[in-house]
Amino acid sequence: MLASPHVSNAAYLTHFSAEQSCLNIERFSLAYAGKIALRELTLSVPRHRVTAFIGPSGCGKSTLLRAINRLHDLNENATHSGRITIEGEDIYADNMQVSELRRRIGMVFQTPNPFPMSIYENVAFGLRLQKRMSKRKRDDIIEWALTSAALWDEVKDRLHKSAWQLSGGQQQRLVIARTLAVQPDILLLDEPASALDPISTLKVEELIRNLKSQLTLILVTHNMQQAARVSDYTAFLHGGELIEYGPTDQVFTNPHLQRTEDYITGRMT
Ligand SMILES: Nc1ncnc2c1ncn2[C@@H]1O[C@H](COP(=O)(O)OP(=O)(O)OP(=O)(O)O)[C@@H](O)[C@H]1O
Repeated sequence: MLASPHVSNAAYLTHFSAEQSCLNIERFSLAYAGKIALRELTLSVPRHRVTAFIGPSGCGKSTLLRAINRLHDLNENATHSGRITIEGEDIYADNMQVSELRRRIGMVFQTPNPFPMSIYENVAFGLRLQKRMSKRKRDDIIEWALTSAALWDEVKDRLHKSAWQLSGGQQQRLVIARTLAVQPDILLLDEPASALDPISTLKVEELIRNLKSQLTLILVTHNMQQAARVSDYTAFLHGGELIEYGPTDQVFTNPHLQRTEDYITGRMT
């Protein structure tokens, strides 16, 4: 059953209580070389749900996803204000370790990017960075991660073969397994299926729906049908602002605002 959201003062901006949400974005703004890309975004992301960020090209979806993972840290031109918290902890606080943050918040990109090593070593990669672990335990986690990513049956007999021998769709599921192995709380997916064929896309979508029992997912997609198929909540961004945020069914079938309807129905690109 979906969490029943509180409705904020604006009926078209769903708000979740602290107990329901694991990630809170509070009046967050980001500019590149002084040019605003995100403006005063306030948004709470519910735990164990799939939340889709949709909106026209350049509206700031990827910028927001990258901000949640602190991927702008090395970009001197990117400046921000406001707060993003995970389970109440400010992700930009001085005492936040970025490597630990990225373990807790995993990210998967548009193009599958397995490392040039075996299937096994790809999934073991993050585990090897952690404290000493027996081979038995590591093997168990690798099997669990590959099973969770719906890939185990396809690769269990060739774990020590190069990851680059896998198809694009399998590579993307491998990257998801690699991310899951370090047991993140949140998984950020930036157009994870846009480089895949239709069958691989459906597998990744099914995987996303299944994974929410284990963690919280945020999906950036240009594909309206995909957002409608896999997400529980949808946030519509435009011009760096959050325009409408609510249960996916409602945003897609009965949006509050004309701008949302125009985008959903393809009248705005
Ligand atoms: N590294 C960067 N340096 C300068 N400007 C950037 C940078 N990255 C993005 N921008 C600008 O910030 C704005 C938001 O871009 P962003 O990539 O977040 O949008 P998006 O909604 O993800 O777009 P798309 O759907 O096309 O991927 C755009 O105007 C873009 O040109």
